[in-house]
Amino acid sequence: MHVDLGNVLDTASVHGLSRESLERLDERVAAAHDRIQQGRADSEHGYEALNLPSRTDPAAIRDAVSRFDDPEAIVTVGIGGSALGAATLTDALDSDVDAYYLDNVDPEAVESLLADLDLSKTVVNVVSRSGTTAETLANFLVVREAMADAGVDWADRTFVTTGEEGNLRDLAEKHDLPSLPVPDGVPGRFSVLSTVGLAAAAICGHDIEAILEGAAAQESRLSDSLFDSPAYAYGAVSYALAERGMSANAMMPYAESLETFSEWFAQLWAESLGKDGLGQTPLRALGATDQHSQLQLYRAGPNDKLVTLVRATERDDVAIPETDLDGLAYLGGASLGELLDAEFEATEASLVAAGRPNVRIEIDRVDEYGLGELLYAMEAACVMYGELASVDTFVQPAVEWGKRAARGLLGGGDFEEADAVADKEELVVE
Ligand SMILES: O=P(O)(O)OC[C@H]1O[C@H](O)[C@H](O)[C@@H](O)[C@@H]1O
Repeated sequence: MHVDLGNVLDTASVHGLSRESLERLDERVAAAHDRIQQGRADSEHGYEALNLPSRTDPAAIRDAVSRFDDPEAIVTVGIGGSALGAATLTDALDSDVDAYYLDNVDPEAVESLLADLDLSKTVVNVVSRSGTTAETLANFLVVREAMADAGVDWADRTFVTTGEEGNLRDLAEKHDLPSLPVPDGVPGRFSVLSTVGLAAAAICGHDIEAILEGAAAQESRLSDSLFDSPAYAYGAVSYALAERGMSANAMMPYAESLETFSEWFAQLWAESLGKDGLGQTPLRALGATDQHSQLQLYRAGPNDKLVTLVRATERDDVAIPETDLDGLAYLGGASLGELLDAEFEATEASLVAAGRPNVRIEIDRVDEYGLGELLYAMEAACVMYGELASVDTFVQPAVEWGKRAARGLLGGGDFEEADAVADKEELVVE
């Protein structure tokens, strides 16, 4: 994996960085790296996530899910960091097992998924670090009842990943469900390389060892200079550009298989860095599709966005058939992959021509190893950004506020946040 910073330099973008400013930034990266290493050595909350490549035991995960032989489908019931990491992996990789995610409580969507599945051949993977998240527990109760109604022994087909305490742990113990613990000190959005993200991938038959190897390769590249670490290069430059007005970051992979990766990235970036009035708003885009929609804004709207273009340099390809149609002959003999690459490079150039900063991230392939590299690097980038911005990267008090308010509204406790909902001002236009 590598990161190309050429188009964030002041020679390519209006608010870009000079080589001298990059050198100055690098001095701050060295200090931040020391802090990160200290946090990792002390297993401090959050920093511990960067130790996962060596801490996670893939054999234990395989062992825990081995009782589910030959499922047709897996439904992961979780939300936020308890769903997006697993979804990023299983959506990116091919498998004979269909992977679905119940990460919302939209009744129509839940009903429609349950109606389509053969529940007797489905594994249910319930994931919640806290074991108390209302959406996850509610969805699980619905799924459990649907299984019972279909005559399926739900306890035989359910797998749980949760903390040592909480409603879900109690349930797992009561029904003797197979379970895995969530790792200590690792917030949900940083947990893809643990039991939380890897159990679903293992059930789908993916090579979880290779995911961890890819992550370990990026871990070994963390160093006191951004010029030696793709992860730190990306994190530090994103921070520096945010300081120069790039308040948004459009994550734009040129691979359909990485579409969910952008969602995962959005949670990581938003929940970790959106604090104290600071942060960089993640936008989700997909190349080449969004070249024909959002790119207009990125190139000609406010100059407040970093565009991050991600691609794999190797992939399967499809030849474009020859044609004698007027004006289309140039396509014949080329391939869809060549066209996608041309679009990728054209987008970079078009952004530079308008003075807009962009970063290129390349992995070799969208496979287990490449995903491990990419996910770990983005996590380390986020931690570096958080250090440089001096925010508390590993907490999410703003999200917790809404959780408490919703719980209070449902009668799940006395939460003052719920009172604020009743105070809503109305100005209705009909
Ligand atoms: O894993 P859980 O405890 O169910 O939490 C699921 C999600 O809940 C909240 O929304 C947090 O802000 C997320 O970071 C977390 O991933």
